[in-house]
Amino acid sequence: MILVSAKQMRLADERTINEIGLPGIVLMENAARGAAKVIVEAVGEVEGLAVAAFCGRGNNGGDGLAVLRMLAQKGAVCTAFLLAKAEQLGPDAAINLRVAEACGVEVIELPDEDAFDLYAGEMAAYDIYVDAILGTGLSAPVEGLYLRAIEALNESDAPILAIDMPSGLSADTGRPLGQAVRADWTATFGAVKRGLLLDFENHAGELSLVDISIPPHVFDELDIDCLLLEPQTVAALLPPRDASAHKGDFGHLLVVGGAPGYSGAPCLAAMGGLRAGAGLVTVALPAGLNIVAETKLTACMSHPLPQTATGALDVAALEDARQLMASRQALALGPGLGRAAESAQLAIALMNVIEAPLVIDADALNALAESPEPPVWAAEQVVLCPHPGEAGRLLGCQTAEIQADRLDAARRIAAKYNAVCLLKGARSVIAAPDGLAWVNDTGSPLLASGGSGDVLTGLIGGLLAQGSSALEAALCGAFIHGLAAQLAAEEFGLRGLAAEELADYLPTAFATLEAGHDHDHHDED
Ligand SMILES: NC(=O)C1=CN([C@@H]2O[C@H](COP(=O)(O)OP(=O)(O)OC[C@H]3O[C@@H](n4cnc5c(N)ncnc54)[C@H](O)[C@@H]3O)[C@@H](O)[C@H]2O)[C@H](O)CC1
Ligand SMILES: [K+]
Repeated sequence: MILVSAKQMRLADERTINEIGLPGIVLMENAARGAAKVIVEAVGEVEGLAVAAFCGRGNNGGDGLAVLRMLAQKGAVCTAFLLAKAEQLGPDAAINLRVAEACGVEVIELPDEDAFDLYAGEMAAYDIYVDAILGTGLSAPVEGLYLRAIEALNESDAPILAIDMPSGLSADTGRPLGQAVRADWTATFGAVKRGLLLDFENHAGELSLVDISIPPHVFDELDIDCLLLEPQTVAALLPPRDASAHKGDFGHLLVVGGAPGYSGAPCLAAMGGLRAGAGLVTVALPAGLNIVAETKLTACMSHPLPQTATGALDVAALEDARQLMASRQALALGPGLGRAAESAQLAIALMNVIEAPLVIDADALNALAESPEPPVWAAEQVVLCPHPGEAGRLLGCQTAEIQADRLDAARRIAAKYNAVCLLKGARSVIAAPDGLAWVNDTGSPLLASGGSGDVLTGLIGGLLAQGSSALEAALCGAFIHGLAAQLAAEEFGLRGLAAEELADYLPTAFATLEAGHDHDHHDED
């Protein structure tokens, strides 16, 4: 499914109206009908319910007026708080103002904060609110009257339907500009705005896409560069599992990492690789920790590497690691690597000599960020898996800047390092060096625990070992990792899952996805 920017949506609206000739008022009527349906389906009977809309002065407000009129026709008692003077409204909204009033909607003009304050006391008395203040026209942090209305909505206990966008939420970044409405439902029109998926704080609530009769070819003509990662896409990218295969067919992953106190991370990555279906996995870590890996792991092999006096990986391990890679198909570099200078040197040296696909994570990413010259990699060879803090170091900016526009951050990292970037966090973003990006909406708060990132790194490494490209491995890894957490949450609830248990859910996640896809496949027959 495509995810559009505000600009792309406006372009689609304009082309539909001006080139195809479908009047804006028709689009607005379709939008309102779809939005009203969301409320009726959510609450059932609206007869007698008190419904209030906060309406801005643009077309978003026009939508809200039309929604109220439709609910009034179903017996709801509707009040529109118009945050403007009637004469300020554009033509389509003005039509819906007149029609709403003619159909029994009470319209109260609140053009400024003083007028708003006069009604503030009465605004808590409604059963349902419609947020029609701002949509894709949002262009600056909300303040003044609009901010007061957004605050009033967020202070109310009644459910809120957001029209097109939760007001105050950027359609492009999914971040609030000042403050944003926290809605129970959002009815978005024509196409899903990317901000609705990038919004890792989920202001939108339950999201519905409403068809407003924009012809599909209008969207085809947009330069779409952002997609929602969907099951059928991932299922089609999974490495094949031929029944007659033997372990050598599924590749051999090498994990290089570990440092005193961080022996778990490379072992978790190894389990992730194994659970991803790699035929063989070897963990190479400081010699002093080898016995730990031997003890923790059964099906994975381990290999002791030269270490420094403090027990961290030494740059002298380069030759061993290169020899190990001669008979392995992918490298997972960085889990538990630690911050020793020698280990960072080793990581950079490996990045410069390895020709096999590799996934880079954790302190190997920090080493990369500090390296003066980014290594030169083949296209489609490398996956970087930064969390927002590591992403900030890779771009030389604060974490807050990363989180302010996660799509842009992932794209900038992918372009700077000529690698696929999987920016972790709720609603992870996968960006390719050419700028094409996906938003992944599988996952669970369970993932916010130490080690789940190591499992993801191993999962991606395991897919690379089976022949997936960097982009395929990042897309499948992100989706399956989140799906595994969702499956675990069905048993665990939302806290307390240990990362090693997450790895155990990976095969079920693969099976669930493949079963779902096979089902779809039969549907297609
Ligand atoms: N024909 C169409 O384009 C359709 C649009 N639909 C709905 O219309 C909105 C987009 O409407 P638009 O008038 O362009 O903008 P908004 O209503 O979102 O915003 C109104 C107005 O507010 C000003 N503004 C921007 N930021 C701020 C701010 N921080 N504080 C105060 N005022 C602000 C700005 O000038 C805007 O123009 C779209 O979301 C849909 O809901 C129809 O649904 C379909 C057809
Ligand atoms: K809105």
